[in-house]
Amino acid sequence: MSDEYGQEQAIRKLKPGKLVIASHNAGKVREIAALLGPYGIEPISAASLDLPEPEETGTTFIANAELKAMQAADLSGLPALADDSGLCVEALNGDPGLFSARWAGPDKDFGMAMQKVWDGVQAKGPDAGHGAHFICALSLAWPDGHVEAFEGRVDGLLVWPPRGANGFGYDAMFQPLGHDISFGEMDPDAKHAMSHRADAFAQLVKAVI
Ligand SMILES: O=c1nc[nH]c2c1ncn2[C@H]1C[C@H](O)[C@@H](COP(=O)(O)OP(=O)(O)OP(=O)(O)O)O1
Ligand SMILES: [Mg+2]
Repeated sequence: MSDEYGQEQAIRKLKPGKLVIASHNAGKVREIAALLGPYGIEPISAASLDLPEPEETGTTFIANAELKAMQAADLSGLPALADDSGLCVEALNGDPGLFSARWAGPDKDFGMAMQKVWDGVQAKGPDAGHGAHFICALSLAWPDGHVEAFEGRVDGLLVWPPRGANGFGYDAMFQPLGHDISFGEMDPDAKHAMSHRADAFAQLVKAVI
């Protein structure tokens, strides 16, 4: 069956043109716009369209990415890409995980959230490891409800105190494996070459671009 884009449903491709970035996080919007740069796709932020920020009621990263993408596609009438991501700390049984944004509170205070993560690991005692990973689920939704999802991951270690002012969220306390600087100290291009978001994005490009 062909859709309005003239593509088969199962391999529907994203055509050059407008794509809503269904995120209210400026750091993510910046990274996704950079990743889309080479593909002739014009990113439009959810904020610029005044789209509401939906409640993230899903119990997985993919479920939350899908609900954000589907709402934005439905309301805008354009394809929409959403990202649901988080920091999973081994010593904290995967927390803050799905709740990574919520740990920063209504003021989005990631200094406080990073302190809470570090205090939580310290409370586990001197033998607690510092292993952690970021997960990024990307969901691409069309106005007719067609949706696809991709999940990426990057492994690393927590570092303390936080280092570097690049990036956003928990970047300053996360050092990817095989590197001796944090995401907060890294050039954006270097982060884009190895991050959980880059991993998910590479899968998306392979499938739909
Ligand atoms: O590369 C990253 N570097 C550092 N921190 C990160 C990263 N990726 C996700 N994170 C943390 C912070 C973010 O706030 C939370 C995701 O929560 P999440 O609900 O997916 O995003 P959000 O509420 O900030 O924006 P929105 O839902 O509008 O896309 O995980
Ligand atoms: Mg969110």
